[in-house]
Amino acid sequence: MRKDILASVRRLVIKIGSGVISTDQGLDAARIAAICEDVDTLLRRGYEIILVSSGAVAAGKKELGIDGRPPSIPLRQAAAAIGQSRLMRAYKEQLRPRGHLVAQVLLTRDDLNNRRRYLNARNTLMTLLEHRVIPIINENDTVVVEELRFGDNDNLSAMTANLVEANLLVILSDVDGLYDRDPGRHPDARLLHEVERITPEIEAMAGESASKLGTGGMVTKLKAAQRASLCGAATVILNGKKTGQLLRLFAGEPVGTLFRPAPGKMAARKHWIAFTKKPQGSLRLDEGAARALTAQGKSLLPTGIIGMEGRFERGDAVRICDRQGRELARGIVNYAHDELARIMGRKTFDIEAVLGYKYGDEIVHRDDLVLDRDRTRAMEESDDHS
Ligand SMILES: Nc1ncnc2c1ncn2[C@@H]1O[C@H](COP(=O)(O)OP(=O)(O)O)[C@@H](O)[C@H]1O
Ligand SMILES: N[C@@H](CCC(=O)OP(=O)(O)O)C(=O)O
Repeated sequence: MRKDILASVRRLVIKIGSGVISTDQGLDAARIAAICEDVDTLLRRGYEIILVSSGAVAAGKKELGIDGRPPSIPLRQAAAAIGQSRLMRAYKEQLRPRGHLVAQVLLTRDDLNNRRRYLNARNTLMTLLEHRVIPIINENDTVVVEELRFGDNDNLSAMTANLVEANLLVILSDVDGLYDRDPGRHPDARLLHEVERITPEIEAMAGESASKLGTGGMVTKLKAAQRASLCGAATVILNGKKTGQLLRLFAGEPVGTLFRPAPGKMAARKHWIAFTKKPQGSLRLDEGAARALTAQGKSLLPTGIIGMEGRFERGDAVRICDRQGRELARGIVNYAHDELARIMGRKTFDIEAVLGYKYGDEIVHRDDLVLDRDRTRAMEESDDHS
């Protein structure tokens, strides 16, 4: 199975954690060199590679006299501003002599929230790949406001895998993979080689980060693997501190933990609605409308809407809930909150009479709707970032 999955990979996203490529003293040039050597080998074999690299904060914080994690957001942003150019230079110094160009791509959650900017980012990445340039992505830490952060690069790497429709997400961390318990605290913890599905039992194994540099620990890596799996990509967590792991993976050796892709791949646009776009409000439905959506695959019409919250605009994402407030789906609304306030509960033929115009009969078209059962339980719990 592992061999079959790897044999079908053409395009992969490699996420590199801060703990892998930095020490307390800043960037670890030797480690970056070792990873770039493997990346070079894979590129020569014809793979397309997108890097998502952390390490800007770790690379810049020493200049500000910071030991451990930056104590405030402005200091973290300042450290990232100093460190990001160093991070890029470190990759360039390794990859340029091997004949590869690199390109810096800094993203915020807001960039991917907006469908036009999302598609624009996608076009840029695709153009870079066509020209055999290696995109190196990081969160734009310097400008991003707290509410609009991806939060961690594990999450960003999963969104990138969806953005470029990669077949594989490799997460390089400072551990050999997912253990049945946090190996930092339990020396007898056992490594899992393959995970078919991320069940609550698997989630219970993941702990937070123990390091001064990492964000999220295994918890965010499992969420990333879950998200990647829904867009048809496998995920492998590998130890990036050990030399040659990427090549050993592609040689079919049982390194790291492999998470299989989900059988029913979600279309990239639906994945974006479900996980990338941030909901701006919520709608509450009566039982008939809830059934029409969840059991009959219908679009949402104004008649079954009994309540709403939030100041959403036409084109924003909303949570769609039942009478009790349980989330049933997410979708893109065709009407703004003030328009919907006037037409909810009414028949579709009333829309034009009330508003004087109409954009369509549907408040949310079924093509713009993702049912919650298609997201997983784990996803529902990961809404800290969505
Ligand atoms: N079940 C587990 N298996 C492996 N690592 C775990 C587990 N639970 C918690 N961890 C911690 O997660 C850390 C990796 O995450 P993190 O420090 O955020 O790294 P990165 O910088 O690569 O994102 C490990 O070093 C380990 O301390
Ligand atoms: N954008 C930040 C990295 C944030 C992050 O997710 O770090 P990590 O858990 O090490 O992948 C930086 O470049 O320092």
